[in-house]
Amino acid sequence: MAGQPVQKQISYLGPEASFTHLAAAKAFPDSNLLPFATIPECIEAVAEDRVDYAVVPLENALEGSVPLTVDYLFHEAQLYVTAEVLSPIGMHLMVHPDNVEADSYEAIYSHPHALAQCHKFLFYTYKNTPIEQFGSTSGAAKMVSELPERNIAAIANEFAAKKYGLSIVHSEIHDFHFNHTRFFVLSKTNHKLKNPGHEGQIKTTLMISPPNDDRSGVLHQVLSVFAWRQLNLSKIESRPLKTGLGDYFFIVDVLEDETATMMRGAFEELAALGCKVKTLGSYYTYRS
Ligand SMILES: O=C(O)C(=O)C[C@]1(C(=O)O)C=C[C@@H](O)C=C1
Repeated sequence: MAGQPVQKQISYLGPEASFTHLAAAKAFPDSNLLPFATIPECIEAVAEDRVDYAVVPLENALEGSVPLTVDYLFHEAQLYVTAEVLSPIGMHLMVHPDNVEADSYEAIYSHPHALAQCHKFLFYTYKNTPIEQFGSTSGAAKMVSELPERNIAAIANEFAAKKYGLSIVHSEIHDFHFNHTRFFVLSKTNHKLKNPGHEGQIKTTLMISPPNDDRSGVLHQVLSVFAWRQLNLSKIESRPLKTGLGDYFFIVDVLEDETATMMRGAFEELAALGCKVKTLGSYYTYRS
């Protein structure tokens, strides 16, 4: 309609009430949120201009990186991080109301990351129950709601319990209290999403491939590039380059804007060392 602002389209790992959906709703309260079945499909949707932004999980405080997201961003896509959303994560075991009295289940379903975050609980409380991986926590909850005749359970968040009419039988079952997940808001263009009043610390994510000449001390040299410029790193992690055993790239989060003079100097020095650098851009954090 003439004069109406065009609503942004946002892809997220669905169905509704996944943790990624909650993160997307936090960053885009007034946009059109579109569920996709997998993380690569969310990323492809933004790469192919079918949506404006994709919201994808990147890293969990208990389980570490989500390899699918990291590897897809390095190997497959040329996208930028425009914001990150940091969300507290609470895991609950839920069943169909018909099965609320059962004290054992045919199987427990959830996303692999969610299952891993509840490993101790599952080991001690449901040792003999089959544990089955599912595409997302909310997908598992939805399936449980659709199959009351099967005595199965899901691990998901309380919004999923409400959305799919399930009863929570064990709450807060993640193994460690401090459970948070970082989500990236991806776009095809390199810009920062404005987050008025909550901008806080700027961060830049880089993916660095060292020269492949097996030179000794190369990681030390890479780290020195940042150290002597007093560029603070909040994360460094290696992932396989997929070119051979022992070949890695490094994901580095730097607490500085990529346009800062010191950062530009760092890029030049990394190039002089023979490193390839892929920048994912600079961004601020939303907290939910
Ligand atoms: O399954 C979901 O609800 C998701 O949004 C995925 C995901 C993940 O990939 O880590 C997101 C946050 C939680 O850490 C568990 C699962």
